[in-house]
Amino acid sequence: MLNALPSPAEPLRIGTRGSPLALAQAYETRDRLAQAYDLPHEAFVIEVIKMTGDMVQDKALREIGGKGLFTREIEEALLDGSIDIAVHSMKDMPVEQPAGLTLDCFLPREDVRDAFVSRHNWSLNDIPAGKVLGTSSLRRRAQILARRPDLVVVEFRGNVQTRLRKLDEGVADATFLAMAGLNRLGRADVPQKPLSPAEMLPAVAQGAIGVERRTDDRIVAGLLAAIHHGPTGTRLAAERAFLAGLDGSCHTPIAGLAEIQGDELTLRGEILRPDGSEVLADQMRCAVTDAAVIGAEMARKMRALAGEGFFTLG
Ligand SMILES: NCc1[nH]cc(CCC(=O)O)c1CC(=O)O
Repeated sequence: MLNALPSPAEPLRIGTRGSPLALAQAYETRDRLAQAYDLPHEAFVIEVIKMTGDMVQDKALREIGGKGLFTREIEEALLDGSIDIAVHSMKDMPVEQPAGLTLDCFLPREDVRDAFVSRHNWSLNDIPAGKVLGTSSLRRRAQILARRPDLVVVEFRGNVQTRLRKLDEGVADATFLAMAGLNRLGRADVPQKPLSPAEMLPAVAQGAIGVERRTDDRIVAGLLAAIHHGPTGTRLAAERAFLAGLDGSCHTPIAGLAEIQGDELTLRGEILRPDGSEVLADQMRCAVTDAAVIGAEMARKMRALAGEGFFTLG
């Protein structure tokens, strides 16, 4: 544990997964901390933590543990003191953290939208019937089937680079990628058609980076306060309360996005049948101070509207 500001002699250890996107997020966190405290890069070390989710490539994620799978090893490293902070894509984070860990530092959010990426730079509207769309996301699968039931959806695992390669190889004709991932990886070269939230509501917390720490680590808590972005935290509070209230099982496709206008927050939420045959959508407004309350409220409304069958049937 650090006893003071990090330094080259006693650097802050930043834990991350090893994918190019995860590394980009860790570097962004390091750079923001270095700038906030006027520290050299040598005052930080990036520790890459191998994860079960990265090693098992031949199964659908939900078969081997779903949400939480990418975070378990990294959180163990945090708890056993081998790293000081852990950098995460908030989209992949469970709504609750293990005892002893706190997640209350969020960097300014990137573009929240999904992009449609296809071989001939088709759009979602003009891609011909029968073409194959690759995705491993239940939400994207359900959303695309709701809108284009004439497309074929196949399982498509792997990091952003792998999925782009599979497109080139013709394993699929199209896929969805988060704009945030493309931007953080500097992949403006990829032909991409961003979809507005009205066209395709993104995943809860899409585009947001969170920094986790040990709850009792006062030094690190103080350090992180300087890079925390309040509005992102408020938006995530609404979206994650919505997810938590739905008991976000990884089998129910869920989308949610909160946006802030002045003192007001607007939350949009959506749940879908996995085959896209039914979509329930809602929108609510509240004061920014009630972000978490409105998320829970929307989840309650939607559960009542959907009935239990919605969550158990395919
Ligand atoms: N599930 C993988 C994942 N987790 C976060 C991102 C993108 C970055 C973000 O949303 O913050 C991605 C890739 C993708 O969905 O294209």
